[in-house]
Amino acid sequence: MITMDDIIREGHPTLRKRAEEVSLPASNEEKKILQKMVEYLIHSQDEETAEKYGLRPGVGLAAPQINVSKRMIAVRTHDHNDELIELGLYNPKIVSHSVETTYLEGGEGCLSVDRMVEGEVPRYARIKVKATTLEGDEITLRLKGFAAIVFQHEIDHLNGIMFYDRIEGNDPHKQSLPPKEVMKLSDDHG
Ligand SMILES: CC(C)(C)[C@H](NC(=O)Nc1cc(F)cc(F)c1)C(=O)N(CC(=O)NO)CC1CCCC1
Ligand SMILES: [Zn+2]
Repeated sequence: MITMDDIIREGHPTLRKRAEEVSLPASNEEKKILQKMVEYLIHSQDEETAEKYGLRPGVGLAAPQINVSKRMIAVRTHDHNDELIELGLYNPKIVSHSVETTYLEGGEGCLSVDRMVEGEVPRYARIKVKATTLEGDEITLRLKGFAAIVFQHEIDHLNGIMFYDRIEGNDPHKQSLPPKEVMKLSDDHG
């Protein structure tokens, strides 16, 4: 079974790679891994099992988080009608989304991040996702609310994106001058 020891943490290079498409039908090895990812979520959401094995209760898990750089995600949460969504998916793709955005009030966390990171993470309010299920069926999901956020968070992992990359003010490309350098510039102009 997957435990927290199998979940890699920020700083591990695999979390920053673009995961490879899974060529379908999936191999037995890939099926086994995806099944175990779904099982992690089930175990982690069972209080007794989570307690026994020290599992963080997860609502979603992406294969790169267990150091498997393949486009596979597992999700176990409830949709806006409070229906259970428990899925293992190959090659999930957001095929369309709302213009409106939403965010989790208290910000987001991550099974691969052992610290609190403040800030709102903007997500599309509604998304349409196409994927292939563990059982091999192609499906289309229309998601909103928390479930839409979970899917966006997991699909980001397949593209090497961490939730905090999306918190405004953290422009990963903007290099600010170290304070000393900035002081030096103003000295030069006297
Ligand atoms: C990292 C952790 C905090 C365990 C997070 N769980 C979570 O957000 N649970 C939750 C939140 C609610 F708002 C209401 C509720 F009922 C339960 C989670 O599983 N993930 C999965 C993950 O790290 N996948 O890579 C992070 C979530 C942040 C937003 C979506 C997924
Ligand atoms: Zn995560």
